[in-house]
Parts: sequence; structure tokens; C-alpha cells
Amino acid sequence: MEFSKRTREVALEITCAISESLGLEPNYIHDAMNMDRGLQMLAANYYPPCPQPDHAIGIPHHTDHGLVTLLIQNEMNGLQVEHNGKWLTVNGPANGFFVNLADQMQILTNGKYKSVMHRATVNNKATRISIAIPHGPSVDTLIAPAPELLEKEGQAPKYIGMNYKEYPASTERQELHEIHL
Ligand SMILES: O=C(O)CCC(=O)C(=O)O
Ligand SMILES: [Fe+2]
Repeated sequence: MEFSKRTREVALEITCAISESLGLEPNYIHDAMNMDRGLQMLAANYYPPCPQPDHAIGIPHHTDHGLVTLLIQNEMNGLQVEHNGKWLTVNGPANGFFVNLADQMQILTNGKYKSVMHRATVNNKATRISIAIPHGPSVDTLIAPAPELLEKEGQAPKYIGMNYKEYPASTERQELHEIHL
């Protein structure tokens, strides 16, 4: 209980910083995404040693749903993020969180912040454990590019608005709902 409360505070602080970085009120994302009723989950991943790590994958490539995922792991690395078409291994910070931005953040910011493509590899030395704590809007929130941001930047929306609870079923293609003009 205390852990979920404290991790939620960290995630909310990150949304405040992102709001400010976009020239919006610090509470903009919190309020627009109804985060007082926001979805918080916890996924514990267990990756036993694998004799042929090059022929296996822990979790295939994906982006997370939601706004901000906090990730912690034991002393074994394994998370990889895609950057310029290459997979980069993340050196997990000792006693720290790795922060992944997720799909609804990309939609809300009209693509200014990207939802990171990532995957988990396995190794043949020791068990790896990771705990992912995704934070999302409340399930009944309409997620669309922030009108205030579009106006400020003079941009057209790049994504179609959608209720958050409809989102998981609609993304089997692993593509965000881009508007193709
Ligand atoms: O184990 C990891 O480092 C990644 C886990 C992950 O991507 C997830 O649970 O969504
Ligand atoms: Fe993930």
C-alpha cells in the first residue's frame, strides 16, 4: 500500500515536470487525465536463466499503455530500448527507477514525447526479476492530443481521440491511431 502510494507520487511528479516542459500548468496532465482516479498497475516479471539466450526473448518488443511506467529490477540487466533502429541495453540504475513513457503520453503530447519501444532479453547467468509499475489515466478519460498544446504550437492533431478503456483492445496492431492526412 505504502509502495503503491509512493510510486504513484513519483509518477505524478514526472507528469508535472512534463506538463511544465510543454509550457502548460504543472497540474495539466494530472487534471486532463483524471489521475486522481488514475489506473496504477504492478507487473512482476521473472526471467530464469536461459541456456540459449540468443534464441529466446523475455518479453517481445512492445510499448506500454498509459502515461508513465516506473521500472525496477534486481542486479541483472535485460531491458532494451529501441533507438534509431538499434536495440540498446539499459543499465538499470541501482536502487532507482527506470522511467518509460507510454502510449497515452505520446497521444496527449501529439507525439512530442514518444512512447518507447522496448523488450526484455534473457541471460544464461542468473535469474532476472523486474517490476513494472504503469500509471495511466482513469479508464473513462478521453485521450486525445491536448487542445491547449495544439493551439500553442499551431499544430493539427496527429492521433484520433479515444476513451482509455477502449484502447487496449484497439491496439493489437501495436500502432497508435495516427491520423493519415
Ligand atoms: O523486464 C523488463 O525490463 C521490461 C518489462 C516490461 O516491459 C513490462 O512489464 O511491460
Ligand atoms: Fe513494457
